[in-house]
Amino acid sequence: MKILVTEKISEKGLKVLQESGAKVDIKMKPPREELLSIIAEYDAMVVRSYTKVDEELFSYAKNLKVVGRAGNGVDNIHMPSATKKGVIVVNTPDANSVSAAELTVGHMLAISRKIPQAHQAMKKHHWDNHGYIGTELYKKKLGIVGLGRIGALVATRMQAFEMEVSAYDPYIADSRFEKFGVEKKETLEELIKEVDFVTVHTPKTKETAGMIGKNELMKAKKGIKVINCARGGIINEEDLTWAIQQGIVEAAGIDVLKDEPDTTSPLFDVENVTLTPHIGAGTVEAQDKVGVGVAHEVLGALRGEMVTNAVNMPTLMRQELDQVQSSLRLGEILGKFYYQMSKEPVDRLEIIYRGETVHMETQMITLAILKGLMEPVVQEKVNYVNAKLLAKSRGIEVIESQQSEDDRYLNFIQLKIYAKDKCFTIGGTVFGKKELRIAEVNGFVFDVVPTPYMLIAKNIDQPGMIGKIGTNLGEHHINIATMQVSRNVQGEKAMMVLTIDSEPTEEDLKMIQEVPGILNVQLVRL
Ligand SMILES: NC(=O)c1ccc[n+]([C@@H]2O[C@H](COP(=O)([O-])OP(=O)(O)OC[C@H]3O[C@@H](n4cnc5c(N)ncnc54)[C@H](O)[C@@H]3O)[C@@H](O)[C@H]2O)c1
Ligand SMILES: O=C(O)[C@H](O)COP(=O)(O)O
Repeated sequence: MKILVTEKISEKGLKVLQESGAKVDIKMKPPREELLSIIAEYDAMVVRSYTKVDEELFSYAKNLKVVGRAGNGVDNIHMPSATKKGVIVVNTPDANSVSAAELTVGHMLAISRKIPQAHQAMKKHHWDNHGYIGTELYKKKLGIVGLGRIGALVATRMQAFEMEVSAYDPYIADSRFEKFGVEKKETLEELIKEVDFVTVHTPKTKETAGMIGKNELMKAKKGIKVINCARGGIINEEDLTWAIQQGIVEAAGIDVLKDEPDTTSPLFDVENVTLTPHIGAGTVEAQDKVGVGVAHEVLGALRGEMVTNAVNMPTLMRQELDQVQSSLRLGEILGKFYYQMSKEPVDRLEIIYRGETVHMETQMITLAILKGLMEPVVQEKVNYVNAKLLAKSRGIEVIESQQSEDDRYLNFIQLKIYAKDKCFTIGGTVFGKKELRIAEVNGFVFDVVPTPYMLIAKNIDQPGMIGKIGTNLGEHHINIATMQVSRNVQGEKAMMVLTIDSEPTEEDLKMIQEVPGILNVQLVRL
């Protein structure tokens, strides 16, 4: 395994990567051309916010399986390309939140008390203890845009200063506002027109880019102070410069700029703006957590484990993962049967979860089923990241339903796969913690332990069929491990499921197919 690290991560994080046995190459911020020319060699890459992992880079990254973002924001990674290529993107969303929140507090204090201006004068050996009149935070109104991880940390910290905190975040439940004792504002305008400080803590998205510009600032309370420690461009830099020059905004504390690295933004030349070069995550604690965290996530993803912070697929908590592991294996196995038994393109897949399974993270089991279904028929590598997209691109409609009980089993997963006017069904269950069973195929009931090679034969229900198949396989030196026969009506069609110890050849299958009374036989590899 080869891992490329293109930005600085902590020694502790590097150590975790190196001790895994992977070959770790560190190339700090390599020139774009060099990066494009070497990326095909790597299975994983670790980046921060500088490296542009865009569509073009993905087109060169033939072996890439994982992109690890040592940090939070993933706006430098082109997620649709990653998902299409089945590349897992992992990050460390919590690891630097406290540091980013503390820097926000730092900027608020700095601009309220003019600390940077006073410091600059002192460095010029100039003493003026009357010139830097600031304002207190005490009893002032603070407006937070985005009450997520960092927004909430900022809220609780500023409540200790006895600020009155309100927030605008249309995507979270009222209970979160109540939990943090924050007043909810229905619109950005409602927030900005009455607060003394506004601080943004949203991701940068199509919706949030430029969300605070001239229009919003014109409605702001005169003398408002503005902080951005989230992402450059959420507040329009030209418009903010204008608002400061107009005296609408009294001061701003800015950690992030739209085009980083940047030394030319108009904000550089405005008196009351305090700037830092994107150092929100720049603490020993954050970097250790981020570095070690991303290293474990990248290695886990490379080993094919379910990771906790995958950005482009649903994630599971550790305890959920243990519980769901066997059902994931079962789901993938059930999915593998269809295209090995039928060539008819699938129109619709119905997944019915019954019994205990409904309490699990079924979204993830559905991905496992789709992975199993698509693997035998697509050229691309299929994984949990791109399985859904691949199914969609083939026009497969996926419908999930849940029933709290099953007549026979404590837990049951059934697939109904519709192709033209036919419907193929298969179902299975997990006994205990990890004993998988195929329990039904096309309405025939079984209790089969899935194994790497299985023969599914349809036959006429008549005497001698089991003997004939057994003799035939024996003559071809294929050992039968288990054999089960199921029928619904005596004398009509029956089904046999055989688990065998070695893979039969096409010729072997043809001979079995020719046994009188055998209607068809199919090999399923799991
Ligand atoms: N300066 C730094 O070094 C640094 C460090 C860490 C994180 N960050 C950045 O801080 C920001 C916040 O990170 P987080 O971990 O708190 O994210 P988060 O996902 O936990 O929270 C973001 C919140 O923004 C809300 N939101 C989304 N769109 C919105 C909109 N249009 N209007 C109002 N609210 C909206 C979401 O509902 C969510 O509650 C991100 O941009 C992240 O990249 C910067
Ligand atoms: O999103 C983040 O984690 C922060 O903005 C930090 O970015 P950085 O890792 O480039 O410092």
